[in-house]
Amino acid sequence: MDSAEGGIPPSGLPLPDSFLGFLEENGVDPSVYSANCSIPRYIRLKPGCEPQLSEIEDELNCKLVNLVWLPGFFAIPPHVQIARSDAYRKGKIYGMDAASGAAIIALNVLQGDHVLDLCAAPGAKLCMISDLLGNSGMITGVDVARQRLAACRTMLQKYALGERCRLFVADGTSFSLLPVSSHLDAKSYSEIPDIFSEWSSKRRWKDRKDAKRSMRAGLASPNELPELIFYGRHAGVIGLCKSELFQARSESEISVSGYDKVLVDAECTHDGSIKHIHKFEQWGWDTLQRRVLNAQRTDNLMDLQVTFEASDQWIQIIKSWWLIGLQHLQASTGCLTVAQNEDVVERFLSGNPSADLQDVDAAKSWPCRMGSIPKTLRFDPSTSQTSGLFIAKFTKRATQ
Ligand SMILES: C[S@@+](CC[C@H](N)C(=O)[O-])C[C@H]1O[C@@H](n2cnc3c(N)ncnc32)[C@H](O)[C@@H]1O
Repeated sequence: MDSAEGGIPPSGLPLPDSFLGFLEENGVDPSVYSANCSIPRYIRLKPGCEPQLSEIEDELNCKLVNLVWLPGFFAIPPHVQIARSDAYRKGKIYGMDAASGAAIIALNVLQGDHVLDLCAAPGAKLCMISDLLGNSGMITGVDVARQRLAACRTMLQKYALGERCRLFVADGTSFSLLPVSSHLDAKSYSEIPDIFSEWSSKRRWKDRKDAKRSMRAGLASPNELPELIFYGRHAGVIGLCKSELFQARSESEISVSGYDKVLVDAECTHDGSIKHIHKFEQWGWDTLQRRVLNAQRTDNLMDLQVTFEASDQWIQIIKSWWLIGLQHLQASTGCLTVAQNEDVVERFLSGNPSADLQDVDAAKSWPCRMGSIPKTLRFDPSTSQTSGLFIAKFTKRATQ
């Protein structure tokens, strides 16, 4: 383990000077890093599993403390591991931070909505949206990283939530496919080439070859056609031919058949996650320097440039919403810096005069505060007892 060369914030956790400097430059109070030990782990109960609560408590050997401000969420002690439990393996509980759950409630998903999740993997929020939609509406998940999106597909299947979902490996900055609906009988299309029949993990030879080629790339590029890696029976895909699914749409079509809600859970430095930052105690502070503070850092998984470039990605992704979303967009990041949050919001609003920020009504009872721009929300770990999160909800003003 490397020793930190820097100051000691109230947590007693030594943080390197470089990180303290980064926090100061970005207007983040280092005392937020003092909350780690007391921040609980959160789980969400799969709707319908409420009667099994005490059975799950027995298995995890701890009390599930109901979060009064967030229905369906429970706090458990931070040391409790859920991954090997039966309840987790059988899809009765999800590990999900309460602030992330709040971000989905803020989206205000309504029955029948067509929702687009532009940074979907690994998929905790997408699963929650699917649970909220139930047997109505549709959800389209997009992510630039193929392997992460494949993990999201596995998660959807584990929790039996894929029926109304499509997953595309694509760059969210250029994704422009609209929701589709077909009400066709899967069976009658199973023998017809080039028409989507029921999704199967068994691929035709040509599709396998194409997939192999894309696997090598790992990340989608903005100029590539989106790659459909999963669709459920009621996701509107069955019975369509490829050209229909990937068809470009006119502006007038978009204005009536765009997505009702769009979520952008943008890539960022993850400095809002106290647990994440504390891991660098073991990994070494020089790793933090390389992976969080260095603007040129590349994620070992995705080779994706983040830090300040992340803000540019985010703003490009919000612009996609402007093209294909109907009215509501909600953006969130798991970082606390002004550069990656309020500054991006300001840049977007100044370039799009008919965009407005919207109040999140449910937030009145949440343990969060307003960001430096009115109507934006910040979950500070030390006061909310959650991972750090920033939320901004935009709406398009109707044109006269
Ligand atoms: C914070 S994670 C999303 C977490 C996810 N919403 C969940 O609840 O599990 C950010 C995701 O954005 C994806 N991403 C980054 N840049 C992207 C882009 N240009 N287009 C689409 N996805 C992108 C990353 O691959 C990563 O999976």
